[in-house]
Amino acid sequence: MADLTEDQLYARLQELIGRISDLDEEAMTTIQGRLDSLTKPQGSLGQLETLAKQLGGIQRTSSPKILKKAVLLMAGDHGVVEEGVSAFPQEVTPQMAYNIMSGGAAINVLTRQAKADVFLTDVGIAFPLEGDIIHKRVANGTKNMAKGPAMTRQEALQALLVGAEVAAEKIQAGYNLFATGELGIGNTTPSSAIVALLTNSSVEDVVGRGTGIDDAGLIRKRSAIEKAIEVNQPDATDALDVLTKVGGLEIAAIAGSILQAAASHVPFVIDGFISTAGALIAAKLAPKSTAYMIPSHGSVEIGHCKALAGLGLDPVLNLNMRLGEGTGAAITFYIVEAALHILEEMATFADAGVSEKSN
Ligand SMILES: Cc1cc2ncn([C@H]3O[C@H](COP(=O)(O)O)[C@@H](O)[C@H]3O)c2cc1C
Ligand SMILES: O=C(O)c1cccnc1
Repeated sequence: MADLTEDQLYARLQELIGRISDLDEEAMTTIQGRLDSLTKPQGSLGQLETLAKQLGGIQRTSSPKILKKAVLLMAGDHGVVEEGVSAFPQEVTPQMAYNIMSGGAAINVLTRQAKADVFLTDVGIAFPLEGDIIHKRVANGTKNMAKGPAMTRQEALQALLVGAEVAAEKIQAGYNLFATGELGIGNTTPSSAIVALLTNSSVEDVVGRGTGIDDAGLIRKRSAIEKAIEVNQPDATDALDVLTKVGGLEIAAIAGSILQAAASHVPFVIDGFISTAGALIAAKLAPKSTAYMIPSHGSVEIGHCKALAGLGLDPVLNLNMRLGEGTGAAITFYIVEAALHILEEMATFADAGVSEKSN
């Protein structure tokens, strides 16, 4: 991919977007009929019913199945950390990457429990790592967006296509339910910029404390984002421009992986704040891709509700989480599977001899 020109990369992205179709209405109508015949008041299983229908619409069948599940965890570093926007130093990105490789991070625990896999991809950690990590490095992290564009348009396109490539490889290997995941010290800062621009919100309304910065840090973080917007003048109507100027490599890869999954009729559970910023990029590039997104939890990070609202997603869990890595999405795998068990295993009124609603 490194040998492709910007125009060729852009053409690949457009070709991918062109392959995303609407959900299968017929499958969803059949599933609605089945849900309404089950021994419960109509609609009483709420979002479980919505999910069952969505999965059928995505897989284009009235009996959707989950075969293998994975968190596609994208990692990258951020030049904007030099503005003092995170409570932790940049070396935590590679340190946590090694922790994930050896199975000790929160996401490892939660995916083991959910019987899912984690695939960690280096999209642009500040320096190369060794070990069980998918090597797809686009750059040694982004540049400081408070001083100029975070990356070039070429790099943004490459990172989008890295995400698409990883998703395509895993779909080929039989995975048919994904969750987003991310790692990158400083990445709530570009995410806040993306959410502010793409949801037309004020910077103040979407900037939170990330890993736990203090009041002075919060002021620095807001100011870095305001400077980045002032210096780069991103065009809020052009998601690729926003991504290039104030985004992140792992955020781009998240967006690209969602686009590939949507083109292949595979659903994607969306994790917390950073992941939702990536999903917003995907949604702006390809509005049809939102139908393939499954919300997970509401993050404590204050901008998350604006980001979710921008996608029209309603979170299914509220656990006061604010970690990222894909942790909230991995827990949501249970809910997705629960929805399919309901659809498959519940008795109908007729089967069970239960009287239907009388008026
Ligand atoms: C030990 C540790 C593990 C993490 N796992 C995810 N994050 C999360 O926090 C970071 C974003 O927050 P900020 O923008 O404030 O730096 C990202 O790495 C994100 O994945 C972590 C952060 C830390 C410190
Ligand atoms: O909501 C998230 O994903 C999040 C919030 C703070 C820090 N890292 C991740």
